[in-house]
Amino acid sequence: MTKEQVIVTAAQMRDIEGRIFAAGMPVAALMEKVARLISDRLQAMIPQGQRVGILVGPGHNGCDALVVARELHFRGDQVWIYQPFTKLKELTSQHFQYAQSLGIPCYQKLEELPSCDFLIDGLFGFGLEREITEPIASAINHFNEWNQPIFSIDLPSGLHTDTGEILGTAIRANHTFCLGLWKQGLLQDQALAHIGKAELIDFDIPLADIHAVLGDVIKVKRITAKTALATLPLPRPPVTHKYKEGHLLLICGSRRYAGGAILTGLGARASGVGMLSIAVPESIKPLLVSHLPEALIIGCPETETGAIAQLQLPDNTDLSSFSAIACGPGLTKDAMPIVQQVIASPVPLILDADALNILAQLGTIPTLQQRQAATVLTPHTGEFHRLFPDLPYTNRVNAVQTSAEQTGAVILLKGARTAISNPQGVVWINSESTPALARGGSGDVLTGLMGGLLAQIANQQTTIEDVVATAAWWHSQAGILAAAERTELGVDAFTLTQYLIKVLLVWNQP
Ligand SMILES: NC(=O)C1=CN([C@@H]2O[C@H](COP(=O)(O)OP(=O)(O)OC[C@H]3O[C@@H](n4cnc5c(N)ncnc54)[C@H](O)[C@@H]3O)[C@@H](O)[C@H]2O)[C@H](O)CC1
Ligand SMILES: [K+]
Repeated sequence: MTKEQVIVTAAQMRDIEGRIFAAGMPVAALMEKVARLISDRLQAMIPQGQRVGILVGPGHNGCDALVVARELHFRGDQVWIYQPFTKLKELTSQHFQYAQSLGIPCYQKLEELPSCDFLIDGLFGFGLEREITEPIASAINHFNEWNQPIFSIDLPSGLHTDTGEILGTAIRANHTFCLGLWKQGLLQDQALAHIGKAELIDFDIPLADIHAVLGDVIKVKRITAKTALATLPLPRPPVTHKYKEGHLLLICGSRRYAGGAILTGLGARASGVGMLSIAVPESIKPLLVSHLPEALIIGCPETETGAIAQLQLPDNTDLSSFSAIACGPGLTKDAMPIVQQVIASPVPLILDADALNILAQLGTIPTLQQRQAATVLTPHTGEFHRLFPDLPYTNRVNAVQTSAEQTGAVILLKGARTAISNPQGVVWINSESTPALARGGSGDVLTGLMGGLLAQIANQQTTIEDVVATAAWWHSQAGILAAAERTELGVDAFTLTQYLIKVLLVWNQP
């Protein structure tokens, strides 16, 4: 476990901090250390001699900002301070007094503020406990309208540390220096528009203190390149054969949605899976053969509407002969019997798209209770609400945890920051992605990719949730790479499939 992986709530951060202080670290010394690290980063990013406005709050977030103000002042920047509060915490008050003694201009009223080139936001950190009210709310809105870049200390002031909710109003930062450990709120979709580029400032929190507060099993963690790459089935053993590298059955497509089946197949192809079988309605079989010549395309009898009516597997094959099944993209809701059939099979199973809508109709929790093997559900927000209509959703991390605990499935809740939970409530968050992936067909690619990985890894020690997290990371990295080369508008789902292997080449370089 690395500190980059850990995600904490405000209460957990406070407990960790409390242990450090109880062990003898003076509060003021830690403050100096943290703020010096922030100053060093700022000095690397802001040219010397700039006009810098520092927004100072009543607590230790404000204290961090005051130390930064002092450091920037001494290196020759033109610093001013906005501090509109009447009551400050003691250490904050001392630093404020010292800043004044240095002749740094300090203002209480918005109207008096001079212009500046950069703003540093130290109004509130993880101590924000209620909605921001006037006059601070108006001040924040005002700063958001300035065109100067804003650097937020710990988190943009106004964001709830755990849920990422906006408490009244919140700073819209261009850059956020998250202190010590990643705060959960910074990895929630609703906060993203306020965070800008986020960076962790490591100030040497001892691992022992992290474990003492969070336990041996870290319950909420970030997916990192290192953990994702470690789960890939690379390198292959020197002696192997195609069936040893997994046999994936995809069940997807309809006359109406043939493209979804192709994209799912291309996602699976990129996974390197040993054998790929794709069950589709008979009428689209030739199309699939032409796009995926290496796959075994199984043409199935179809309904009048062009959905798969019945799975017709080749002789001597039944569902249990596959290493994994992925079912759903492009199926339409007319394929209910097929979904029931795969749910009854003893094979690791991914359900996506229409299979999720069908599962919701069947009744999510009682239906999944029949499952003997592992199940993965990959809903987006709309599908999640249909599957779990009674679950509160303000905190996506809690929502995904509860859904996994209730169903015994691994749940991947799609979003700008996709969250994955296993049935024990351990959550992985994919912390890097791109809005370029918000496009039809992108989810189909993920399902195929994940299915192919699951099939290859099904018999190994790796857990299902590690495979799901790895697929999510790989998929979004392909989006990031494609967007870097082709812009965020250039990442259609087919193009995305072409970038999957490139991700491995980029990350495997020495
Ligand atoms: N994590 C660490 O180990 C370190 C954290 N540091 C910094 O300290 C802040 C947290 O400091 P704290 O004093 O606990 O809280 P805040 O600065 O966020 O502010 C709390 C302050 O504000 C009052 N308050 C709360 N809500 C409101 C509101 N809506 N309106 C007005 N006032 C409000 C509250 O009563 C308190 O007085 C952390 O984020 C880091 O930036 C240090 O760097 C040391 C290491
Ligand atoms: K802040």
